[in-house]
Amino acid sequence: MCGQVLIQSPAMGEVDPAFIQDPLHRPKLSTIQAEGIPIIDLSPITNHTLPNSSSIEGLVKEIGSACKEWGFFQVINHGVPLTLRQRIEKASRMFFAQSLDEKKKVSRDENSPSGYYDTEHTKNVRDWKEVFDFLAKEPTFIPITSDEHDDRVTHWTNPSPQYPPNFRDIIQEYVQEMEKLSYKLMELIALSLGLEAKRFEEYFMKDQTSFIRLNHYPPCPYPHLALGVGRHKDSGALTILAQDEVGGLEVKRQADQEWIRVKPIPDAYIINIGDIVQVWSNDAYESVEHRVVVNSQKERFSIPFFLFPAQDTEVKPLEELINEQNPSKFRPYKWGKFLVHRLDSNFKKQNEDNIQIYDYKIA
Ligand SMILES: O=C(O)CCC(=O)C(=O)O
Ligand SMILES: [Fe+2]
Repeated sequence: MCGQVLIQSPAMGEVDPAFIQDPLHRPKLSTIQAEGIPIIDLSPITNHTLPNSSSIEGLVKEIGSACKEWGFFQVINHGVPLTLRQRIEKASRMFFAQSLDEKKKVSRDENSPSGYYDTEHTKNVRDWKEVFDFLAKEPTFIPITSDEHDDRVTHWTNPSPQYPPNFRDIIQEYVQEMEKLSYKLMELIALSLGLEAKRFEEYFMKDQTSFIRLNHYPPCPYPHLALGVGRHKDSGALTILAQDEVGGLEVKRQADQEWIRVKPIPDAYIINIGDIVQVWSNDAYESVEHRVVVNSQKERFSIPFFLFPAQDTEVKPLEELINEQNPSKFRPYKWGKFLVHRLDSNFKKQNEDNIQIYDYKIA
């Protein structure tokens, strides 16, 4: 991937055009550090056996405003053990430090899309990164095709990397913590929308399609032209992201459409709501565009966990949140079909845009 590019073009200037962003989307390398993205202390729900209701109420309000104003926030005192985070971060560094041949032994393919790959394109421009994806549930049930009339379901499984030792165990342990945290956050989001705390449980409890991604962004000789991940919105319900101390994640500020850098805070998690929560909330909350800027000096690592519902979930605005004054803004869509459709286009660079929730928007 990026390594190959360096070998192919040791003289800067001869750059692989697949990585080059349209001038409109190239990053400014002098950045605005965000004061704005809220930092939310989750201790009212993590440190007490019997949470007191006024502190929960305050927390719910904070979450609600963060979802409305930013679509992004950071959480501290979240209850995920720091030692576990350190273990997965170390394992990720060890995995990516291997040769390309070793990493390719656990490459993803069209039948099992988890594993290693280095050719993701976001909006048809190649990302300057390599990733290792791992499903939260094994097996994960998924439609065979994106065809609406095809009811056949298949399943995906995870690869078994031999190195580093215990890689799978560490990832699985970490995924359990991510699931726990995401359920707590979904409860707070439900309460903030005036719903029952457990309103979203049914979409994840019996089955889900969530996965974790280990990201490695190598140093890039032309950070003003390429991006680690091009601008995009996350398509699931919620993302929980661990970023290292290097920084590079930028969020589109709703107020003025400026790109704002998200400041690395040790041991904090960055949370963003995805397209599904936008649809469930009938646009009360918006899934916000973000991207990753790379730099010429330092490599960067990050670990997002994508909370995705069961494949048979029909995604549509919740009954409780629509009425005559506020009618449904989206037509229903089947999550599994949407996911497979996305994946089909993921395997090839296409000239048209990916499927989006806007394709289901009621004008
Ligand atoms: O690496 C990051 O900071 C964010 C990555 C991201 O947005 C994604 O993988 O969807
Ligand atoms: Fe993302």
